[in-house]
Amino acid sequence: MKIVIEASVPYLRGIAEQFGDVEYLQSNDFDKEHLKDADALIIRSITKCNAQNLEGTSVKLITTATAGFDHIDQTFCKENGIVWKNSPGCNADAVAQYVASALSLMAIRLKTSLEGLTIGIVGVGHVGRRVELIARAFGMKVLRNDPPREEKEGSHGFCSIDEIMKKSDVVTFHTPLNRDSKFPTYHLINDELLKKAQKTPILINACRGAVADSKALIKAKNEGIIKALIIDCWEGEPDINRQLLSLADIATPHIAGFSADGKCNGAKMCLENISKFFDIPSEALRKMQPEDPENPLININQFEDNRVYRTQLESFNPEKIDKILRLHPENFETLRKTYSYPREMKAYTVRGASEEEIAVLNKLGFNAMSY
Ligand SMILES: NC(=O)c1ccc[n+]([C@@H]2O[C@H](COP(=O)([O-])OP(=O)(O)OC[C@H]3O[C@@H](n4cnc5c(N)ncnc54)[C@H](O)[C@@H]3O)[C@@H](O)[C@H]2O)c1
Ligand SMILES: O=C(O)[C@H](O)[C@H](O)COP(=O)(O)O
Repeated sequence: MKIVIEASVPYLRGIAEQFGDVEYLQSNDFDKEHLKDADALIIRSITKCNAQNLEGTSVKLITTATAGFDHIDQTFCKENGIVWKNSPGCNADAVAQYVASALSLMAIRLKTSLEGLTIGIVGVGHVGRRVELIARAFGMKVLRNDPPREEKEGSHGFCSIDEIMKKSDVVTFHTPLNRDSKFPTYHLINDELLKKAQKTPILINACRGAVADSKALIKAKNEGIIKALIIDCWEGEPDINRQLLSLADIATPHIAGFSADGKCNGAKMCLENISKFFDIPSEALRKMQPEDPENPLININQFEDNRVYRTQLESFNPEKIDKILRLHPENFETLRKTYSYPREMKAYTVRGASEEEIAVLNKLGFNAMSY
């Protein structure tokens, strides 16, 4: 059994070899020649899988270490009996951490509190649900828009995207990218939608670049319809729009899901899929664990003000990678490949917190205590 693995998917070396013969390839090398005798592929979002590289190969299973799956040609796979699997929820907590840190940073910069602000969440799946939890931890009011869920579950707890635009101080998008579903998301964020914003919101795109029309974002920011732009996902990655980059208040190279925990989960889910599909024992997976953080203790008393926000930023602060991306946007993909994955909040113990702070920090996922 031959498994071809995208070389930059971490946590697999030494483990995947217990499941079959393994070849590691760069995404660009996933071509017909290299895949002709492969049985299973472990891929990333930058590894396109379609007729161009799959036709005539022996690939039976494609498993991607990502939540998104818009890089897989689902029609081709269906027509050719190739099974594909994504890794639902693998990095949902990582994206929630990204949103929590980005909002903490904006709260400090804008000298405001998040408490009492309204956040509109568009797409309330694995990620959106986690974002809701962190927003509620900060004392924010939550509006939720998810037409596919509303259709199945009824309208209770959901609202229209227009209501979100009208009432929200923060609007954050967590939908898949698709063009031909019943509720398509390609350019969901467009001129028409942005014009409906009434509270000059902060807008976050950490789902897929093409969910937003870059030109519309640029226009809305220039016209002051949007207060701040937090952009992790860009149209046309890795060749991103430089004007949008300069207008973004927080700009990151598609790393919102890149926690060590999320990467490890994604890799594990891929091997679990291979294990189930080819009926291979999976004990080896127990060894896959993210590394402990360098310093797992955070003393909140080191901070004079904004103690909860600054604690959140200790777990992950987007400012560092933001600065590097602005200096070298041409290195977009290299920055992603060489990124050092932070641990999520659950890997940190916070000491010296007040009762009120403990309540918020524990809801954010930290292990907080007073001593
Ligand atoms: N930036 C990153 O690193 C990163 C990390 C993880 C996921 N993502 C992206 O975020 C997306 C969502 O991830 P997830 O794990 O929550 O997926 P998910 O499938 O669990 O949830 C997506 C939700 O969006 C809803 N939805 C679909 N179309 C919609 C529409 N037109 N309007 C509103 N809601 C709609 C779905 O009903 C679903 O509830 C992924 O598909 C991926 O593209 C990005
Ligand atoms: O869809 C996802 O899970 C995310 O966008 C993910 O973080 C992409 O990561 P990559 O495949 O580029 O490593």
